[in-house]
Amino acid sequence: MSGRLNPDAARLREIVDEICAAMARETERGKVADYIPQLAKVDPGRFALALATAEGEVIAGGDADVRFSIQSISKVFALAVALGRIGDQLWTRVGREPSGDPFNSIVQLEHERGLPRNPFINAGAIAVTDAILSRFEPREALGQILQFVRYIADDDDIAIDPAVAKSETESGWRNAALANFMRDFGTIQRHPEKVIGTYFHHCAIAMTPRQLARAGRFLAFDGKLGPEGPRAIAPRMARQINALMLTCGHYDGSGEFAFRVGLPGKSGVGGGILAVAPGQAAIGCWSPGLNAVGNSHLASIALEMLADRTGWSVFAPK
Ligand SMILES: NC(=O)CC[C@H](N)C(=O)O
Repeated sequence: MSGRLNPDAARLREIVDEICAAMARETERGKVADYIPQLAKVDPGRFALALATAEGEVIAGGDADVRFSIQSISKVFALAVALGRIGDQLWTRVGREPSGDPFNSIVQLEHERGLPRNPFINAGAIAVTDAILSRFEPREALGQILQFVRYIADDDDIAIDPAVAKSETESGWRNAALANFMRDFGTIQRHPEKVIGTYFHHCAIAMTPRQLARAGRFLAFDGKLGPEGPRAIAPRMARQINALMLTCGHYDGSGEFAFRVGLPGKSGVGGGILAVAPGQAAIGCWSPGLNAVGNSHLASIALEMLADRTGWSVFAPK
């Protein structure tokens, strides 16, 4: 499809309704994450799609006002906060290459002497969290991340779900292993327990797909909250984050997502995906059932349909 379809708001409304109706009919919905017990309780029948457009509107369908656990999508917000506070020095602790491995893999870390491949796998996000903790105590660091998310979504009604944070604290042994491993190599400098405690809490941020779409605007509009909106981060930083989302945002499914959808995206095991159509819209999509590599099964299909029907792609001419 051409990149010049330029759908207006009425056409976007039709597209969102069509996708929501198609997803409601799907019987194969993937498998809800159960390694964090609190996430296993979520209804796999949920689906939502929300677009925060250049005109400042949100066009949404399905369960767009139901809160869900953003999990790894918080890695994007933690990275933005870390880059803002620490700048390019952050890259001494974490790389920028796709991993080709599962999100919680430990093998690569040993080969590469404790330096995680990128900020969007667990080890990388734990290293980013430790970097933020070099400037702030855990409570303050979480306050910084939450304040940033509330600002970019322009909504103070976004919070950490304490039950999800507790559930992961009681079951996150593999993340504890990653943190201990990196502490041994010196990639992280604070006590591993403190670092993963902070990491689990930012993963437990709960928000609605509508709020998520609004929170993604700073990536769709070159660091601003809309084409003429207030600035959240420098343009260069927004472009760098988008590049990492395209190459690393879906773990070992990143190549497939770039091939099928053609937009930067970041998934989480809560079933959410934040996708970015530069200059056009930020997209929040949610369905809790996951595919084999831990990305939302239906949200991936829905985003492929959206890209097909809108012509949105970072590879298409504007
Ligand atoms: N892929 C994810 O969303 C993983 C996040 C989750 N908190 C974990 O560390 O396992």
